[in-house]
Amino acid sequence: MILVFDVGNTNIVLGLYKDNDLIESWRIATDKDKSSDEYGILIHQLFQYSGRNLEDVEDVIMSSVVPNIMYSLEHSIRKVFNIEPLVVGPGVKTGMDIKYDNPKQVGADRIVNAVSAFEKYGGPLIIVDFGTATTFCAISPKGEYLGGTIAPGIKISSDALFQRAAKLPRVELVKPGKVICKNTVNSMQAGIIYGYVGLVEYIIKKMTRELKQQDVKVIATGGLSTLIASETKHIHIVDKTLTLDGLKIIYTRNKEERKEKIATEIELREI
Ligand SMILES: Nc1ncnc2c1ncn2[C@@H]1O[C@H](COP(=O)(O)OP(=O)(O)OP(=O)(O)O)[C@@H](O)[C@H]1O
Ligand SMILES: CC(C)(CO)[C@@H](O)C(=O)NCCC(=O)O
Ligand SMILES: [K+]
Repeated sequence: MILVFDVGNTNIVLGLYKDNDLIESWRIATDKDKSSDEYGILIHQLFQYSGRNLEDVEDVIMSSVVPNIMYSLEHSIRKVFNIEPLVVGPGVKTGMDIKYDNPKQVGADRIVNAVSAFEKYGGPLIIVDFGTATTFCAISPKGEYLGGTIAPGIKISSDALFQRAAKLPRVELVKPGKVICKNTVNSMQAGIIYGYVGLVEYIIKKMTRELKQQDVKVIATGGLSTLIASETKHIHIVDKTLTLDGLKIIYTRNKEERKEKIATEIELREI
């Protein structure tokens, strides 16, 4: 089995793959103050809680957009599994040509999503990830990463509204059904959710025009993707496991080279 980690600014999502099937997934809060032992305990507990064996994990791959958490997290993996995790970054084969001014600057989560979506659905594509930030990525028909857009996430936007205005409360993110609202909570829900639908539709339309392609597929992922996708015809597919599946795909692309490298290291150690 292969264990994958998607380290985001709000959550770390773990997925356990048996061959190509995602058989477990877990979500824990991203906490830069947790030590490697605390992460180790959490991993132990998640496996125990789902009746899984740590010994079944053959290898670990991770991608992260939170650099300062990686020291503890990688160390916890070494301790729990005695495995040096494969971390998506320079030197890892993704099979994707990154057309960014500085390819190292693109968030690893965006690349993982792009690899996954191109493999699963083919190009041309727009990927929308509703996480801490909402990212939009454009992929060409032949699978090049062309770049995209980063907008403040839905939760960040709604938090800012209640933190900055004395009479505005924290609201649940549910649709009020209309925009002529008769109370504060509904008015805020309408502004956040329908306002966000407008943001999403406008970026998708503009990105589709810039792509100059017919039949652009629009794929959404992330916790709040269903909330927005149910309100617009511009999102064609919601794929909640897009990032985890991308990590598994990238792992497979690097598997042989990795096994050779580990074998050489063991040989060298034995000399
Ligand atoms: N149903 C919901 N109601 C309110 N907030 C939610 C809901 N689902 C997710 N969120 C919040 O929305 C934000 C984005 O969540 P999501 O799970 O998509 O991304 P994430 O994995 O936490 O993001 P990242 O990858 O950046 O860490 C988070 O702050 C999350 O707590
Ligand atoms: C935009 C986020 C925060 C989304 O998780 C992440 O992809 C990131 O930190 N990206 C780096 C900047 C960039 O992608 O251009
Ligand atoms: K995410």
